[in-house]
Amino acid sequence: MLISKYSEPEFDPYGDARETETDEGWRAPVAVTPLSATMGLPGSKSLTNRELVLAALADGPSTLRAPLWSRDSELMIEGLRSLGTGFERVPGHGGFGDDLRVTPAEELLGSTTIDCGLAGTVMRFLPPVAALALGPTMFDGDEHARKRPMSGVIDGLRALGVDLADDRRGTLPFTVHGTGAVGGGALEIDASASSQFVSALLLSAPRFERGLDLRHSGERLPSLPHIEMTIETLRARGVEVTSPEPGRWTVAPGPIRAIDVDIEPDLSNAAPFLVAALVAGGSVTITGWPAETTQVGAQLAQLLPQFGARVVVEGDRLTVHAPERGEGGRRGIRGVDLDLSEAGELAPNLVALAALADEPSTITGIGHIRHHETDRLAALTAEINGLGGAVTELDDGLRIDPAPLHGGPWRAYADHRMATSGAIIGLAVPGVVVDDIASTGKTLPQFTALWEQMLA
Ligand SMILES: O=C(O)C1=C[C@@H](OP(=O)(O)O)[C@@H](O)[C@H](O)C1
Ligand SMILES: C=C(OP(=O)(O)O)C(=O)O
Repeated sequence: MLISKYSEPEFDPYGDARETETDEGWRAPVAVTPLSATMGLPGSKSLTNRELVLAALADGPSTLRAPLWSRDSELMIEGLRSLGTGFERVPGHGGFGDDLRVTPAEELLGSTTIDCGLAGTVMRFLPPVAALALGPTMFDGDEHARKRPMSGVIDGLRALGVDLADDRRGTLPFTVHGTGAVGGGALEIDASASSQFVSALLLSAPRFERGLDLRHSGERLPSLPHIEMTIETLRARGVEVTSPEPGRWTVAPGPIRAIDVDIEPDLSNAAPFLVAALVAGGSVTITGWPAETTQVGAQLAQLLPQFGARVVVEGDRLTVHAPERGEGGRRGIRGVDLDLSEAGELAPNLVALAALADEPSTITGIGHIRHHETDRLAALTAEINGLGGAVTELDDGLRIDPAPLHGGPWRAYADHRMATSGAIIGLAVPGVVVDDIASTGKTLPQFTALWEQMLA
């Protein structure tokens, strides 16, 4: 378990979870009354880790206001710090920790090792930065991180002339032998395994001598909103980015402007709380909901009504109201037929919800989530069926049939979204015990405290 040296003594990404975890695991609390909760959430992982990279490559110091403080963002900070970036915590106003002042290195320097943990954003976004640094940078991560695909970044950098040594061919660990400069230019990669391959190359591209003209060659491209987020964060810092046709992006070479940015709350981490309203009954309100955003979690406002919820947005508050309860205490959760190719990150929590529905569901377009923190299709099938469920694995998704569930162990596979999915089922099913609730520290160290707050 990593607590990085950057952590202030009072900051422990696993603190809340440790307090409620026993030897057997974390006993998921059952909801005994309908919910009536209003809550704020910490910053977005995807926005924080993009802004950290851009701030480190910018033409002057920038401040991130209300950034996420979690294992993934700490790993990003440590990685960039080891390449020479300066960081200073400054008092924040967001309620979930300090703001962060980022001072770019005068010259990025390699001769270091970067621990990627299990963070896709760190293992994909930092190798192009390391290529811009002078000296070798070794990348490694958790055991499962070594299974996550890296080919788009590794092959892409190689095709751009970067010297890279990957003994295991296409996965961590590997070493980027940076020379302090990348030529850039035209490049084709297959990003069907992860949109992060595209985002990684685009984020560093303004610093390539000729910028980048990137094409995706594979059949599918998952998680398109995350690429849109990358483009928007680049444009906000004055970088010229175009997408002349689907699957092609150009980035002009030039400075990345230093700007202070507000990090939005993490809308994907809103999912377990909003889903809880449908499971427990009542309503859950999330505050600070942005009017406009590139975060894929915003799609919850359209997705949850398909399960029967009523969603109301008033100013910056989004409220999910549970459906009317059916006969015999049935929750009234409807079955769905969803293509979640754009929003694979939301799939585990929505599958947990579907497992509590009155009708069958099919969720497809998510073959790529086999390459997330764990093989999420296999993990969800094993854990829900272990509690008596009836989930069938499809090539690129899951079919979920209604079945009465019983308590029992729920394995998280070190995956934060598997852990929160176990918590969702545990709201309705007594005796669900999550083995590694501390894995929520990847993006939401306050998960158990906020869950208790929601139930209080
Ligand atoms: O760029 C990002 O911040 C992310 C992109 C997506 O990755 P994939 O395209 O690999 O699904 C998403 O699932 C992940 O949680 C975060
Ligand atoms: C896939 C995810 O994370 P990562 O950024 O590690 O890819 C996720 O958070 O659901």
